[in-house]
Amino acid sequence: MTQIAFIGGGNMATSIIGGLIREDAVNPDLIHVSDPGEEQRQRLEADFKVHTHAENLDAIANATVVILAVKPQMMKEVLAPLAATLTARQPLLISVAAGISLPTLQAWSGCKAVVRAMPNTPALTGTGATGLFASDEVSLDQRNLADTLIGATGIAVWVKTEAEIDAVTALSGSGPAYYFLMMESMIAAGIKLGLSEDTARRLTLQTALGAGKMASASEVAPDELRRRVTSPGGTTEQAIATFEGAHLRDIVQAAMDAAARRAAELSDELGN
Ligand SMILES: NC(=O)c1ccc[n+]([C@@H]2O[C@H](COP(=O)([O-])OP(=O)(O)OC[C@H]3O[C@@H](n4cnc5c(N)ncnc54)[C@H](O)[C@@H]3O)[C@@H](O)[C@H]2O)c1
Ligand code: PRO
Repeated sequence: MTQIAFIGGGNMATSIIGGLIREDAVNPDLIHVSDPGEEQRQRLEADFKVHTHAENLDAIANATVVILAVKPQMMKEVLAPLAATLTARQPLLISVAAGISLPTLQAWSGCKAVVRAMPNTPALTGTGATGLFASDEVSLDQRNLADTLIGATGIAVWVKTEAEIDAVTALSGSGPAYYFLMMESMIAAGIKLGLSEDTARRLTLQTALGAGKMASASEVAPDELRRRVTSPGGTTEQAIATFEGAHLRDIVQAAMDAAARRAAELSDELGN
């Protein structure tokens, strides 16, 4: 039986735990979460019936998989008191932290088998998208275990180089926030056009859901799906021309470049 420890029980850990339990992928009795926040621990226990601990060492005591879900800036100080135990027990270590490299994680933890995972919060609903990269020391069984665990929260995609994890971070790690910003903007614009807030919100969210589901289910690429909405001389054409005129594609590229750059900066700032 694989016991899983989460170090840090915040937003991302909650999303993964929620996804694992929702999909019946792991018995909650096998999940141990440590977090200094009492409120956080009570919420996790109430929502998911997992074991919680104030002390990180208590969470990892019998774990074969340890998932690091603290802020990158906390990672070094979180791992220091755990390193002796981790070095002795050699669990599979999975870090979801942006920007902390595999060699740094290995040096700070003493673990050889380390997977970097870059998930996203829709994991909570089983619709997560995660990029994965493993150290050479990760065995095939451990790789399959990481794949099965993370795959239960949505899709899991192995990338070929560690550098690609920064690109994944900029794309799908941060990506839900881009769509939420678009939703916020559409709700606000709908209200300005005369809709009630409730109507603008409900129509916006259902449109986002519908577009996402349709694009996922379709054999047809998003550009063609867009064209099918855009009648010549019609309304959508005006909106799309406005987006293109404001160089939306360049804005998206610049935004994702900035996110990827920040991931690399974090690695430089924190990785020693
Ligand atoms: N939120 C996202 O969308 C997202 C997506 C991908 C990756 N990540 C990564 O996940 C990690 C966590 O991000 P988050 O958004 O969940 O942050 P968060 O602040 O919601 O969660 C971090 C948790 O760590 C806890 N914590 C603080 N000190 C601790 C300690 N000494 N020991 C154990 N736990 C401690 C905090 O109480 C908090 O609950 C980050 O490294 C981030 O890069 C986040
Ligand atoms: N949230 C984390 C951040 O903003 C990592 C990807 C999503 O740094």
